[in-house]
Formats: sequence, structure tokens, C-alpha cells
Amino acid sequence: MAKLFRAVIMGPPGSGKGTISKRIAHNFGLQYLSCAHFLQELVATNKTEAGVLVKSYIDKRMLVPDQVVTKLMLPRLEQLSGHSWLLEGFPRTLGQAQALNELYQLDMVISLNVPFETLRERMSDKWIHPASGRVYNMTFNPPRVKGKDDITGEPLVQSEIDKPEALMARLRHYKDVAKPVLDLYKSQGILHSFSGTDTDRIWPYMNSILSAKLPTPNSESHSTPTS
Ligand SMILES: Nc1ncnc2c1ncn2[C@@H]1O[C@H](COP(=O)(O)OP(=O)(O)OP(=O)(O)O)[C@@H](O)[C@H]1O
Ligand SMILES: Nc1nc2c(ncn2[C@H]2C[C@H](O)[C@@H](COP(=O)(O)OP(=O)(O)O)O2)c(=O)[nH]1
Repeated sequence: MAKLFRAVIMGPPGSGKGTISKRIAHNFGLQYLSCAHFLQELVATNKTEAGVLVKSYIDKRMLVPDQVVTKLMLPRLEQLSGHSWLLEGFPRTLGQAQALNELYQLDMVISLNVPFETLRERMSDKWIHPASGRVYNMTFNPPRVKGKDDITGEPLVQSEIDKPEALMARLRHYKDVAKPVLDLYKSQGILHSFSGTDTDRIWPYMNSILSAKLPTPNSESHSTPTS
């Protein structure tokens, strides 16, 4: 059996983690697990103490405590034991990274560096479908019908947290919390940083680095942006 590949993608809000993760998962046949989506699903379907606790943090837009999130994420990863995977949004803190390190040897950590001004422009152009979390960008991946979700036709909304002041605070928080995590992965020699203002320009570099490390079941060059 081919060696399994374990990767993590990190980056500030709006840097394109979700967009790029879907391309990687599609091109290289990796299982893609977004921690935020996983937690949202848990909150929606699991009314146990854990679900209620997680919801209380998400509602306040605070990070769920490390012990809680690792206790939920690590068993979820165990379910993917026979697969190569890409994690987005986990680990977010040094504590989470250390817990993950104890169980898995990561092959690659991707860090996205996108200038603040670019993030600000993107977020001011960002619309979401609240019920599903589907994200649209009016220039990059617009909905088929202006202001309406592609699947349900329901209205799209803009979020307070994507406004410039809130974005600045989120960015500062990301930098503080991510720095020790990135330092750890740098010291392990597995950190690959990609800088740029356009996902479609970053993608070919990333694709070629990944192609050198991984077989490509779906190796067509991916020029169509995904949401
Ligand atoms: N690894 C994690 N550790 C703790 N809490 C998490 C983690 N990932 C997601 N969460 C919870 O889920 C919520 C939504 O996460 P999500 O990544 O979508 O938004 P965010 O924190 O604003 O980051 P992004 O900045 O990339 O948009 C967070 O506010 C937090 O409560
Ligand atoms: N204009 C523009 N918008 C982009 C680009 N790459 C991604 N986007 C859009 C898609 C989303 O609406 C928004 C944030 O992207 P995302 O993939 O959800 O980012 P992240 O929050 O998961 O890191 O930015 C890009 O290269 N240019």
C-alpha cells in the first residue's frame, strides 16, 4: 500500500484555505477535514454536553478549549486511519499541534501568506449562505443568481466579522496564536509557505510541490475555481 500522506493547511481568515484545500483534495484524492465544519456539524446533530459546550464557544467566536477540541478531532481522525488526509483549521494552537504530533507524523504543513489589503478586499466582497456555510465571492466565485445561494436559492448575507476592524482583530489573533505552531513545524522541516495575492497564482506552485510528493489520481490542471 502506498504510504499515507498527512498534511495541514494554515492561514489567516480569507487567505483561501478552504478554496485551496478543495483543489488539493480533488487533485490528489486526499480526505479533507475542516475543523470548523466538523464542529458545526457536531453542534447541529449532537445535542450532548460536548455539542452544547462547543456551541457556547462558537457563538462567542472564541476558540474551543484545546482539551475539548482535541478530544473530538483525534477520534474523528482515527476514522480516517486508512486514508491520506488534509486538515484545515486544526491544529490552531500549540497545544493542539502537540496533541496531534503525539499521534501522527505530518508530511507537510502549508502556510498561506496573503497581504492584509487583499484579505480586506476579499472579505468586503464575501457573501455567505448562513444555513449551509457556503461561501461566495462576488468576483472570484459569484453565485449563479446575484444575492442567491446556488443550491437553495435562499438569500446570501454579509457578515459583521468580515468588516475591516473585525478582520484586523481576527488577523492579529491569528498571528499570535499561529506563530508558535508555525515555528514548531518550521523546526521539524515540514513547513511550506506560499505568498501571493491570488489563489490561482499560488495554486500552480503548490500543485507542483505536492505532485513531487504525492501520486495524482485526478491530475488535470485545475483552472476552475471551486467555492
Ligand atoms: N482548531 C480549533 N480550535 C478551537 N476552536 C475552533 C477550531 N476550529 C474552529 N473552531 C471554532 O469554530 C469557530 C469557527 O471557525 P472558523 O475557522 O470558521 O472561523 P474563524 O475562527 O473566524 O477562522 P477563519 O478565520 O479562518 O475564518 C471558531 O470561532 C471556533 O469557535
Ligand atoms: N478575489 C479573490 N477571492 C478569492 C481568492 N481566493 C479565494 N477567494 C475568495 C473565496 C472566498 O469568498 C474568500 C475566502 O476564501 P476561503 O477559501 O473561504 O478562505 P479561508 O477563510 O478558508 O482561508 O475569498 C482569490 O485569489 N481572489
